[in-house]
Amino acid sequence: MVYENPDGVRIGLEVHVQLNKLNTKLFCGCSTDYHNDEPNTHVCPVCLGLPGSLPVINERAVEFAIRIGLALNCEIVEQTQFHRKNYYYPDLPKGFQTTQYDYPIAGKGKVVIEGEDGERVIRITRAHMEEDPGKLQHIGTIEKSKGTLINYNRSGMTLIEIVSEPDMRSPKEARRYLDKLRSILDYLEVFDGDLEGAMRVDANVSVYGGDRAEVKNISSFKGAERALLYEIMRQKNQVRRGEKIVMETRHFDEARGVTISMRTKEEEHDYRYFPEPDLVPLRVADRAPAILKALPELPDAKRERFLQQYGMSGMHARALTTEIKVANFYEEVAAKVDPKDAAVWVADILKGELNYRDLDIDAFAVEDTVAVIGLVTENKITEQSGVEIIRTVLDHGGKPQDIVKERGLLKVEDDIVAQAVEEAINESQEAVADYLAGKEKSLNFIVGKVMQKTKGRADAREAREKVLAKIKG
Ligand SMILES: Nc1ncnc2c1ncn2[C@@H]1O[C@H](COP(=O)(O)OP(=O)(O)OP(=O)(O)O)[C@@H](O)[C@H]1O
Ligand SMILES: [Mg+2]
Ligand SMILES: [Mg+2]
Repeated sequence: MVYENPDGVRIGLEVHVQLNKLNTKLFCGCSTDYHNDEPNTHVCPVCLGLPGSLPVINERAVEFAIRIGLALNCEIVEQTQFHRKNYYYPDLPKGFQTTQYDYPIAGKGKVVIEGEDGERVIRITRAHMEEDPGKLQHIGTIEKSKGTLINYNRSGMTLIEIVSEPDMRSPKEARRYLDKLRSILDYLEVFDGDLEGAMRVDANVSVYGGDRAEVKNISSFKGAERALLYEIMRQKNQVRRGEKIVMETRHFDEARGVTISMRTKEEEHDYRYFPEPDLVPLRVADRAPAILKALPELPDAKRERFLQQYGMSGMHARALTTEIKVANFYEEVAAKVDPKDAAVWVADILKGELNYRDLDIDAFAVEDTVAVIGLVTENKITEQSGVEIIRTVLDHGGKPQDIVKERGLLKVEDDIVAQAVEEAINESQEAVADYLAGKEKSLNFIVGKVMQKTKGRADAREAREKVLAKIKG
């Protein structure tokens, strides 16, 4: 099935990733650990942009940027250079943002997503480094604010802006792309995506080959998807009314779920870009090979390996490799029990219970997972009891073994023997026929099977009686 894209939707995303795992900001020594602190307590003359202060590049930030570029299959530029992007806005008291322009650290690359009709390549235009501005806090809503507060703790944090080509054809594909980026970035350990403002999206969208509108600064993936849905509908209605779509910058009102025009789109020449005279160009391509060698196994590669190594389904492989934490958890479990059982229990059951409670994988222990799977596969408890144990641990704590005792979940011995008898008879139709035809010895074969299945826990005479009763039944 080919996706037709009837409205000619094109979506290109600019994703700002804040490298909050670095210890210090991009051009100064201020700590990045400001998220729980008072406003304007992590600042210095450099990140406040006071006259006379001079930036010094954070070497680790450059390394992280190269790591991200390589993970997105980008070419790393020979020599990178910072530029000044000039504009006036109170979140940036210097009057310009130190960013990159024609020599971004990472050039063309690609990311593969699960598109509307199968795998789809989304081209990356570039990934560049820049400083985060301060954060404005509007009192009330942005259009009707009585006043605005500014917090410069964020100012000067390292951002990587990842720009895609307009290769996505629906809000769903945009969402998949964002999820994929998040997954890759988590694998790289360059940021903590759960911290506020760790990933912010500017969503560009056009229909029927018209001009694009850009919805700026969306703080959640869900928000991006909703903003795009709204924006596509708005643009289609506008075209239907015979109006032209103008290139403009819009704001997404999360509460109302609508986009609002802010200004017509500024153009490149408005910014008066020029090379940052306070920072020398950096040779970076030389550093790429060593960083490439040290890259971790990334989601696509891990998914492929899970498929091969553990013989699981494609769906399980995807579910188990999206989050690096889940992948590691799975492999620890799979080392101790049958990997196929582990895939079913972790991907289908445990993840379902965790999602339902909005918890992540840290909320459950590897050893408890191993214990539950063991109890079920050794036929000591039913699958339903296994699920019940997981739910109990998540909701009230405790250990699987104790819960089994407290709730009397162990299958009664009788049930186990009865089940073994049933199975043994089903698997030995020939022996049953022989016995009924008068070959008494065939009974031993069936009873032997029962003993084998119950690992000797059944009483042989009792087993014999049960088999007989069933056959003659
Ligand atoms: N016709 C189009 N429809 C949808 N998206 C488009 C279209 N043309 C370009 N885009 C997307 O718009 C984005 C442009 O981002 P880029 O950072 O290059 O420039 P910008 O938005 O002008 O600059 P700024 O960083 O100041 O916002 C890219 O993601 C690109 O794919
Ligand atoms: Mg941009
Ligand atoms: Mg933009």
